[in-house]
Amino acid sequence: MPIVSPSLLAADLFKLGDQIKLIEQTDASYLHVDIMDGHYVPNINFGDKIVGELKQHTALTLDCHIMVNQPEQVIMDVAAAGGDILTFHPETSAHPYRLIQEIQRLGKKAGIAFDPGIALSTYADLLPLVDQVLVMTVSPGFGGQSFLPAMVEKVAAAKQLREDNDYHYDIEVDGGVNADTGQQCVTAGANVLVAGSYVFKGEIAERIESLTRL
Ligand SMILES: O=C(CO)[C@@H](O)[C@H](O)COP(=O)(O)O
Ligand SMILES: [Co+2]
Repeated sequence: MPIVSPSLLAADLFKLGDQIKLIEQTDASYLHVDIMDGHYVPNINFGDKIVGELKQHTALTLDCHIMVNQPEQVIMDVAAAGGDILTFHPETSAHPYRLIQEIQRLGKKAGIAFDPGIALSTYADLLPLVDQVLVMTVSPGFGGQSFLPAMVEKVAAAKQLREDNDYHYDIEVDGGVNADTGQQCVTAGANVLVAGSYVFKGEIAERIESLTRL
């Protein structure tokens, strides 16, 4: 069963507590928290404060997607606040190798995210280390965009590389994921599905179930 990670970017912030309670009654086990700085991506939202609040109120795994330039301090703050998985875009860090090691030294899972325009081979030397590879299926920055079908091949390539080299990462997809596009990603090898608009702009439990049964 794929892991479903509902993206809070699409949640109704005035009903966040109730929406999280609904998610807790489903088979979704992650919550996806997008952290954006208005520089690496044009949008600004969320930070370590919301991660700390979430940690106090839910046992769901906090799957933090860090879209900020020079992410070292933000990542340390989000980890201290209770983030469980810290995924960043390697091009934002001067020393991504060291950053992965530092995240893991804290007992957290480290992930790297691939923008649609960046090949897996660009960060080939990071792949043996990481716990999660996030294949962006839209350009990062906004929810509600259309899935990029060309990224399905990248998911398949990430799976192949993992098999050929005995790597251990999960393969997560993020952007425009619904039951149809999610099926394509699972077939190609993804085992973590991030979904924002699809989950929150419909009946939450039903939408999640349609993804967990893929
Ligand atoms: O990281 C991002 C966007 O940059 C995502 O996590 C979005 O929040 C996904 O939203 P949908 O495409 O599922 O609406
Ligand atoms: Co995200």
